[in-house]
Amino acid sequence: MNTPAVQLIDLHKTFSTRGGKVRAVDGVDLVIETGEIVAFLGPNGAGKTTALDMVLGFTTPTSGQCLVYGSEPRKAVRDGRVSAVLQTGSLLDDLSVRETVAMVASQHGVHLPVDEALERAGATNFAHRKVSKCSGGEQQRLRFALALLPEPDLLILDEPTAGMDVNARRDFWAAMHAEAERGRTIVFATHYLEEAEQFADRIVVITDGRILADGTTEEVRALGGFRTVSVRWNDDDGDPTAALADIPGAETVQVHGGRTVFTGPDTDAIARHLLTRTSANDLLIVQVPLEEAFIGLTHKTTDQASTEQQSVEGAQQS
Ligand SMILES: Nc1ncnc2c1ncn2[C@@H]1O[C@H](COP(=O)(O)OP(=O)(O)OP(=O)(O)O)[C@@H](O)[C@H]1O
Repeated sequence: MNTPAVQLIDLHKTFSTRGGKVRAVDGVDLVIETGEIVAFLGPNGAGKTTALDMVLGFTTPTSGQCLVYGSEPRKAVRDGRVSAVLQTGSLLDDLSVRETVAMVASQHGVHLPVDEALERAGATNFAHRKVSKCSGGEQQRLRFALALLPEPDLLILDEPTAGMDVNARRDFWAAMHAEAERGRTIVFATHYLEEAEQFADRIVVITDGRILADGTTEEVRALGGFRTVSVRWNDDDGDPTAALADIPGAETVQVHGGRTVFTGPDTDAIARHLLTRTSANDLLIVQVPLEEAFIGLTHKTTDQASTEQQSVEGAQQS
């Protein structure tokens, strides 16, 4: 059997911050086979970038293993087997797009011809433009051209279309489709369910550093989303937040509209506990569609996304 493109084995990454430890990646097991197109879908802070950073060898796992084509990620990067289009990454403002690609190409032993990389990334039209004059979307295409230079087997894309308008987004994915048809393995992180559905063969839903769902786009959609247990809580049972720790299978609690809503991986266990051990009543198990669960993240308008990107870029420049 072929060696998988990516193998994550009980992968953990914990950051120590002033506020305490952050488990950015919290026990991820995942195998990505050659030729797959996989979307990491999840809200802000889910751990997508941290997981991809480990695949690229930018950061090392706290525990567990990350293998790229069966070896440690930095070797795969050195061998030109993996490259990335990241959200950030400095470009030299004074160079033109073509000069940038030519300069980076000169550092690769064997590489795609510069004009071909520009063409495949859809950057030919603005190849003579200075980087400083390029829009956010054009800079992403330049990063895409740079990533294509070593003709990698695996392309990693971290929110590649952030800041692009609808047309730029569509063109970018068309160019990426062509690369997938050449047999490349593609792994991308996105906040957008539509983007994951349209482009990926497989969606890995990540929240809180863990995999919540993993399957083909149809399978993930068929999961229907997440279930919650909603009850009328009786204050005689105390504060529901304090009670959370005693409820098996429950992870979060929220109160709205006079109802108390619990979520967690085992809604049967939550319901059983609430009905037998508390005086909560009027219990409902509610199916929350995947899309709704990601509402506000997956259905942001392009304008909002582009404003966000601009403010990020503004913050970096200041
Ligand atoms: N270098 C770091 N030091 C401390 N905490 C970090 C560091 N990098 C990431 N984190 C934290 O780890 C968690 C996961 O972050 P990560 O950037 O991987 O999420 P993400 O899913 O990529 O989010 P986004 O979609 O916003 O890019 C977050 O809580 C983040 O604040």
